[in-house]
Amino acid sequence: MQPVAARQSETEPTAQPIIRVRGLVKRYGAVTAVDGVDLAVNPGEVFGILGPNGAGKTTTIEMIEGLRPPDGGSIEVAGVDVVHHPERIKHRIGVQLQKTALFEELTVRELLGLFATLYLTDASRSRIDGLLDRVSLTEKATARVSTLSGGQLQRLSLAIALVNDPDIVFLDEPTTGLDPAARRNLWDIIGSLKAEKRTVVLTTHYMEEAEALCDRVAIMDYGRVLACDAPRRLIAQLGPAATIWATLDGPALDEAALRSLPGVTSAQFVDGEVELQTEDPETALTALLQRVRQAGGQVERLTVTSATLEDVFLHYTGRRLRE
Ligand SMILES: Nc1ncnc2c1ncn2[C@@H]1O[C@H](COP(=O)(O)OP(=O)(O)OP(=O)(O)O)[C@@H](O)[C@H]1O
Repeated sequence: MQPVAARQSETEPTAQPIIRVRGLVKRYGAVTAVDGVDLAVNPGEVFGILGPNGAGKTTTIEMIEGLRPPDGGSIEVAGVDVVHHPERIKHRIGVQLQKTALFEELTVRELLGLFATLYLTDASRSRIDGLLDRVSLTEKATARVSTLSGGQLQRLSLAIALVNDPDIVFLDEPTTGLDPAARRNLWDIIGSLKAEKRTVVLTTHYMEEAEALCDRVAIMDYGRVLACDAPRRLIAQLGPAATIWATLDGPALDEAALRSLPGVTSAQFVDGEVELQTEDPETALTALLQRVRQAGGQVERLTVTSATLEDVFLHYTGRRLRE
């Protein structure tokens, strides 16, 4: 399937954007990592940049943060021209880098205090303890950074991103490598940032994370934004698409027979299970049950799942996001 051009009108937010990026370009030698990106982020929204490894998410977010100079385009954050004055935005933003090198021999409280001092912000014990509390690290305040788990390290780097009380928080793949419980924990903290009306920009390659957290997502691939909208609107644009999973008992049906069923757009066997794609789940389901019965078999197990952002990604790129 050919990628479909982004529907530009839907990338336009309603409020005055707090971040406005136009025609952003970044090249590394022969590689164009970011290839003409336009984005607009509303104040107070959680905005996701969703895409596979190498899509250009980190490069894009780091240019918006003023950490990497672009080769072309304009970036405005909270009224500041970040391309020409990256230093002017530092006090307004909090940045959680993808790979933060932390001083492992310091304790958790010492490290937070150090960053607070670097920002010339309030480094009092009560403030640092408040930050520790909000990322659930109070019990680890005196532990050395080197002893923290992956989830605890991610929460500590988030606390560091919040040390200057920023209006805009950038999180680069905040939950990569975390187990489900640690991921949920981080989702809750991100939810609390939104409740405080901070703007959050995050990158992720987890579609369920984008669906759960983000008011709007930009889907990126090969350095371009392919679509940008609220997750449910992107999904709704696909129509009533669904996937039917069935385990059949009895005489085998081949893929061609399944593919010819009314309402079915594609059919395959995956580990002995039938996977049908459909734009019309009701028709496809009825046809499947009839066909199996006619053949003298029966359906043992049946699951119908509606479209997700994964299907949106597949629609725009012809590929699956999952690695
Ligand atoms: N400093 C660099 N020097 C050379 N090439 C780079 C550099 N940083 C990124 N790239 C290349 O630019 C492209 C986009 O990389 P980027 O890290 O922005 O993608 P990403 O979507 O954030 O991926 P990931 O999820 O793996 O971090 C990739 O092809 C990458 O190899």
